[in-house]
Amino acid sequence: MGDDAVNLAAVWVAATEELANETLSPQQQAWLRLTRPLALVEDTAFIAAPNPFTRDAIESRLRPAITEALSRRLGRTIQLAVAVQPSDDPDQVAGDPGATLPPTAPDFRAAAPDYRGPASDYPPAPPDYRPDGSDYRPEGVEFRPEPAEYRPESNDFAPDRRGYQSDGPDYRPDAPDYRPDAAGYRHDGRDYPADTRDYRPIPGGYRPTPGDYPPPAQDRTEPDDYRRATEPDGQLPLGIPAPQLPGLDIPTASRAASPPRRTAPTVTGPAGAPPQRAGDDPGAEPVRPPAAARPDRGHRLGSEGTGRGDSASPVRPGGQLRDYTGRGADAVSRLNPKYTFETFVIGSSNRFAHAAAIAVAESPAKAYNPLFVYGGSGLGKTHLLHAIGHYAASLGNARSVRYVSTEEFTNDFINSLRDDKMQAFQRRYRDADILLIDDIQFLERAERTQEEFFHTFNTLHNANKQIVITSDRSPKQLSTLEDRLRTRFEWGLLADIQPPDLETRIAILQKKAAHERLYAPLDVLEFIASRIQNSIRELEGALIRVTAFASLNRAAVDLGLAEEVLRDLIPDGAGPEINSEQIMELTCDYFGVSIDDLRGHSRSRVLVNARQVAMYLCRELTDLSLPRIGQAFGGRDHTTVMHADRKIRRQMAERRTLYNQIAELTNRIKQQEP
Ligand SMILES: Nc1ncnc2c1ncn2[C@@H]1O[C@H](COP(=O)(O)OP(=O)(O)OP(=O)(O)O)[C@@H](O)[C@H]1O
Repeated sequence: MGDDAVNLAAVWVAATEELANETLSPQQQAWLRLTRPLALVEDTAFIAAPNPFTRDAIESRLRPAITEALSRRLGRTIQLAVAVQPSDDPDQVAGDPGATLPPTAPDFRAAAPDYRGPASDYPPAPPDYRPDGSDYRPEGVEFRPEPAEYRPESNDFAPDRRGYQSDGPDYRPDAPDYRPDAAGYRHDGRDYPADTRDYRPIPGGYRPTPGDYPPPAQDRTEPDDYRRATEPDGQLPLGIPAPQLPGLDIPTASRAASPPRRTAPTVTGPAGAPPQRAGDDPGAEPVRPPAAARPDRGHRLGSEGTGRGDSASPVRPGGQLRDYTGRGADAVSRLNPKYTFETFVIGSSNRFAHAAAIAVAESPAKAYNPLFVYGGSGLGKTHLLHAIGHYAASLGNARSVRYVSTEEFTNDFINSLRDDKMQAFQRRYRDADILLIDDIQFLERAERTQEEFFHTFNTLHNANKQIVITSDRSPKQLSTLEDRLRTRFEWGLLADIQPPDLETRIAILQKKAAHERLYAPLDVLEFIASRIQNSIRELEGALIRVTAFASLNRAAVDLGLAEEVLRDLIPDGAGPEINSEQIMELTCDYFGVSIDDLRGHSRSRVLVNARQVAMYLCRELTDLSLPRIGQAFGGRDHTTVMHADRKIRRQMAERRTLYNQIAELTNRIKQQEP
């Protein structure tokens, strides 16, 4: 042990004691107790966690507190890398659960289908769980257990359908196309070369260890280009050389590090789509859900509703609905086809929530029920919700998946009461195998709807149906919600999403650019990502503005241009909060129209343009949901707002005047005095 390691051991004890006394919850303390310090290399402290679950918990919840405490004690900024190293102490994973599991952790053991005896006191693996290959694959020996075989001695029980993820070839016991030989994999009719052995044709995407680039398929994803570009020859992303630490798998450890982490986030790629998803076949016929699966006609929001984030684009004949034929997906009708696990970029800020979401889609009502995902606006909660629906449906795990925003639920309830159609209402929500309900914070203001939701929740839960809820706050902070609801929300698993770190923001921009076919070089993406930190929606908006400006001026997208476009943008979070009234007032002022006109129904060109611009700005600059923006504009339907938002985004790259109007208005709005 070098000086630094000795140093770390002493500092670690002091720092963790201090944390335990001051700030940590019992659950967090328990997680901390499961870790041990390994070494200090330059400014990075390496610690070991006994399993990926603990690693993820440390990374997503405890990192800032730990790095702060260590930095304070060592007098310089310390980063943290968490490696998974199963402990030699059997009790750590298989012994007294009280001593090893976080005391307040949700009781996985009772609920998990994979619970088998004492050693599985170990929580069922989130889907990312990859026991260290050395545990159970002795060199050169191919270990091929029966599907889901449980081997108590190795602690690497992997309950998910994918079987084991080792550092070697991906063992997938139930995959017929597994070929553990040098010829690589055959999957979905395609051959993947041996050197892509880490390729996992599942939503977890690629493993960012060096050399695990995706197969040379046509759908290789951009974020891997990023990794390639920034990770030459042992360089970790952003050009920082990897430290060498004897006995520690640096790629693994560094992969676990997070901000200001030097690793590229794990990035899902289109090639990592769930197997056999017919929707990926361009020739596949889009499926129109049977009428019974569609909401009744006449419900204002229920008919083709959505919450936020374009979250449930209506199904249109010939639309992009994925084909889940024969996979029990007749009711995925309201899911946005763009919001899947493949298009979701994973970083430490959302890894925990992502893992929980996959677990829920793979084992509805068995892993965590309810799953409660919370976090700030524009951080991907709606995206995850839809992704659960798609993935569960593609696996055939749910006959019916119902996505609904809380506002739609409320409106649907009110309309059903008024029209005396409560039975149909109850059937709609209580017959779902998976109910995905977005933005539950809006239930706070609606007492009767709370009551109705309470019964819906109970019915579903009692019938072993999965419920997934999102909110901008944790259940505890939903202070005006009835206690009985809040406590129910805490029955399952709480997973928060934090603002993404820089690397994740860059990867998201890359994915978005690739998806929308927008060209922007890496330095431009890095620049945009460094300017906008708190909302992915705003991040995407900035990319669209930069590329639109370049297209209008027939100029190349480069750093100078990006700086010019974003010059006047105040970094997000720095300015005063913006609301819809301010946007509407300033827009009226700019176009010389009145607020009544803006809210009214005139279809004159000037008014339609002003209205759509104002709606777009509300969408981009505030946290308001589509229905709420619709309300601000004289009670318009959320689909009108969605249409305006899309239209302005599209036309900005084609109409210079429009681009200028938006740029000018944004400046005025952002620079307004509070
Ligand atoms: N990790 C991610 N990877 C790729 N895209 C993401 C990610 N997180 C968010 N996005 C994108 O950012 C946008 C906003 O996300 P989303 O609507 O899911 O946020 P939200 O948390 O539900 O926000 P709100 O609370 O305002 O409804 C969407 O276009 C979504 O696809």
